[in-house]
Amino acid sequence: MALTAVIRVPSRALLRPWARLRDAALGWIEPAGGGGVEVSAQRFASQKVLVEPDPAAGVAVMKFKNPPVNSLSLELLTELVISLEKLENDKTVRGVVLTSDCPGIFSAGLDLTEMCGRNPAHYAEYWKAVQEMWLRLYLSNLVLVAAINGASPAGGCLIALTCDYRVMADNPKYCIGLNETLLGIVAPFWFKDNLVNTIGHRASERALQLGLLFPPTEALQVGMVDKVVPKDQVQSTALSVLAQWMAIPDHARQLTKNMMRKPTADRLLKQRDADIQNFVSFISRDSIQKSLQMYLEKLKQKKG
Ligand SMILES: CCCC/C=C/CC(=O)SCCNC(=O)CCNC(=O)[C@H](O)C(C)(C)COP(=O)(O)OP(=O)(O)OC[C@H]1O[C@@H](n2cnc3c(N)ncnc32)[C@H](O)[C@@H]1OP(=O)(O)O
Repeated sequence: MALTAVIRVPSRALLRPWARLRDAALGWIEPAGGGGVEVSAQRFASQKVLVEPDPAAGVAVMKFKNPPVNSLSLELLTELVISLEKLENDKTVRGVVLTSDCPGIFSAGLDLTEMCGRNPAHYAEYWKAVQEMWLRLYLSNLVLVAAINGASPAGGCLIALTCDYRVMADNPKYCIGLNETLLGIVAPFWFKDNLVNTIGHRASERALQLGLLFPPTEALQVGMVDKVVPKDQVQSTALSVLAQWMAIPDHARQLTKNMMRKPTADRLLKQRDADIQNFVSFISRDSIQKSLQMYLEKLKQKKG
């Protein structure tokens, strides 16, 4: 699918790793010698995030495609944010279904290889991208519905939690939750805030301390998802829900969403740099690096 749009990119932005990655992901080309330049984005289907727009219905389906487990690499996060921004700027789109192109996995969460054995500058860049993804999704003016068609631990669960509604496949093997403590790490306060806003304080306290991963029926009971349906109906149900939410006038729904969510997002916005510093010093500790490496090893050994 080809879509041409002219986007103004300040050339200094092209020097930043984040911007370089974004431009590579979207196939933007800077003309020779360019200062502030106009470039053409000709591919909407990037490598890690597939976007299927349906302008007649005013919706799009966004599919994560980072096999084998849709781990949230820096590249995927970057493409996700850019794809969302493009959809938000597209006046024909009012709602988006977020789902996975990888069978049986919605997303395995943050990419452990981005948080292991790298240098502090990399950790800082990665965490900034994680923050950016959460802020953009959580505050999006679009109606977002998660079609959870597979396992959704940690960062995968976080993506689902940013949505306005969650539909999950009824396979008991698929689990969802913020399981950070099982890895010996701690969910940041904004992960926690998002969970508390969704399932309440007491349920969050239990789920977070124990690192609970809920199968679909339990996730429904605790309020982590809103509907459980057979696997082959997840996307169609999500699209029906989207249509219901889109029946509400945008301005009223958007102002209400913002009123409900802005105080939570502001807590992070007020201390983004400090949150990055906290992450970098926490993740750089030898003990945390060891825990993560052991966890990765365990995942690999599971196969053998
Ligand atoms: C202050 C710090 C706060 C930081 C916050 C962190 C939040 C996070 O999101 S941390 C990440 C937490 N994620 C998990 O605990 C999920 C781990 N993965 C799994 O449980 C399983 O992989 C799965 C249930 C998602 C899928 O199981 P399946 O049997 O289908 O596949 P596997 O054989 O386990 O995995 C295939 C392949 O993928 C690698 N991998 C799995 N998860 C991750 C990941 N999150 N990051 C990077 N790589 C991952 C796994 O090691 C396998 O690799 P190999 O093929 O090389 O063996």
